[in-house]
Amino acid sequence: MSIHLNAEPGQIAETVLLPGDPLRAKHIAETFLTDPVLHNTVRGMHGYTGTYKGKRVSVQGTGMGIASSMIYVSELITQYGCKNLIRVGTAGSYQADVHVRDIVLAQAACTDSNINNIRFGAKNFAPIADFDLLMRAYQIARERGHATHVGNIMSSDTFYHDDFDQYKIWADFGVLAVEMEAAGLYTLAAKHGVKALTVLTISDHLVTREETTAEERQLTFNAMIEIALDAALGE
Ligand SMILES: O=P(O)(O)O[C@H]1O[C@H](CO)[C@@H](O)[C@H]1O
Ligand SMILES: O=c1cc[nH]c(=O)[nH]1
Repeated sequence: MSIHLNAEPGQIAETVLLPGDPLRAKHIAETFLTDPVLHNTVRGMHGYTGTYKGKRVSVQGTGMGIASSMIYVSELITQYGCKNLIRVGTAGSYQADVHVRDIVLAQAACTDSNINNIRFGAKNFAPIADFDLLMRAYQIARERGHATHVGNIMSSDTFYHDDFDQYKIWADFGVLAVEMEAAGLYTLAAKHGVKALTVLTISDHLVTREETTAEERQLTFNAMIEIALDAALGE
């Protein structure tokens, strides 16, 4: 047990999918895992462990933002020995040609969070995905015919900016989309020598202002889950 997870030692698999939304964790467990067992109830941040194509896998909600998600990622790595951590989340598109419901594989993650300024001072650390996971996820997504983009994303501490157009600073440098956790995940993976990837589905669009519903965000977007599971388990 750790401070924020009440799973027993050994109850969480080495491979963990990480949605922000604990209800998406429940949906993933009920839809994709065989014999899922609820391994965490602390704070209602549901986590489940079961099997997928015969291999043990867990799914753990992380909450929204780098601060919340780094608590879960830290405990999963240091207290439960997790080694493959794949975030499955929603994101807002920064680019006209990255459409709602497209898949984005986060090769790297910029951030406006202070986490790495605290660590590295005036020097910059570049949080990046594990290359093997990224390559497998890309191949799987392309084979399945999903519209898929690979590149840089933004992990922001702020969902509602005072200046809506501030995203253009990042868009002008080719950043594909915004979410709120990947830079923290990639930084912790690097620190602890484990593998991490972020697979995103575009849920809304900052250029066109198109949106999806909360129900769609919670219950659909299954393509990214299957890409993440198959990439993580080496299918
Ligand atoms: O869909 P999830 O995984 O929660 O991810 C995105 O959605 C939340 C904001 O609505 C943030 O957590 C952001 O990163
Ligand atoms: O962080 C996020 C997630 C989805 N959509 C956004 O605009 N921002």
